[in-house]
Amino acid sequence: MENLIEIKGVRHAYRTDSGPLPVLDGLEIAVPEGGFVAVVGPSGCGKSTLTRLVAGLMKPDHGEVWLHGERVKGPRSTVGMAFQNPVLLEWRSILKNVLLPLEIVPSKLSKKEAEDRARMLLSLVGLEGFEDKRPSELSGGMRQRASLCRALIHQPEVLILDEPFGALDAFTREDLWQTMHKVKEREPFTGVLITHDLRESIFLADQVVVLSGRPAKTQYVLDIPRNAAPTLDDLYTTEAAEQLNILRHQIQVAQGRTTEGAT
Ligand SMILES: Nc1ncnc2c1ncn2[C@@H]1O[C@H](COP(=O)(O)OP(=O)(O)OP(=O)(O)O)[C@@H](O)[C@H]1O
Repeated sequence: MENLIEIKGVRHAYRTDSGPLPVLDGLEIAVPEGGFVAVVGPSGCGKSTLTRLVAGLMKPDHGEVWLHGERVKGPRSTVGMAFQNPVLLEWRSILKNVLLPLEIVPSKLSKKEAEDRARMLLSLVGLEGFEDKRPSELSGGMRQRASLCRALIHQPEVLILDEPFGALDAFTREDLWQTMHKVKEREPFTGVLITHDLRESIFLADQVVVLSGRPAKTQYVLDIPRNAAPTLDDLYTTEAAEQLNILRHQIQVAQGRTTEGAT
């Protein structure tokens, strides 16, 4: 299978008043077309920096980022992004918020097709009937669903999710995990999910990449065999417990709390 995203030997340091701050140091990540990779690692190790590199919002000092066989040199319209804080525009309806990217990035869709697509996506995530509401009329989880639709409206090849469920309560978060599986089935994309939640990583991704502490390198990669239709019960199996134990241990290694089993 072709790798849609390839991050090869990426190193990067931010220039700060107190000198260079090395953030990434030898990052290697490959995501096949249709794959879904979760990136976990200690706080501040460089996970969001990695998403900015994939989206072409910044260039690495060394190394290469490739998307679909092309080297990333600037922002790409084929990348959709959703963040922890959905930042919806209060003066626009939910439908108009979802349609916003199409006003910025040219699209082949007619106005009617775009609106039909936005309505289809909103219905897919359970927001049918809320198209004309304002963001403040929706709960946090509903706003995050709308933000997901906005990220998907232009049929991105790559969907980057930077802790999108981090601010939600546990039940809403689990609901959204299930919604994500539904969305991926109907609207296939290649995904990169940044998360601090190991259960979330094994429930959503087919590969979990553990980054080391800053400056981050790829420390460990765990493949997650996928069920066709995952349910939350899958998180309570022996297999899931084993996967979580491995990841928990690797995070401890990344945090420097143990060296045992480091790769
Ligand atoms: N534009 C910038 N200029 C200088 N330093 C920055 C910049 N952006 C991020 N940093 C620093 O780089 C490091 C990595 O930041 P980044 O946001 O990529 O980490 P993260 O792993 O996503 O963090 P967290 O887990 O806390 O969300 C942090 O120490 C951060 O303070």
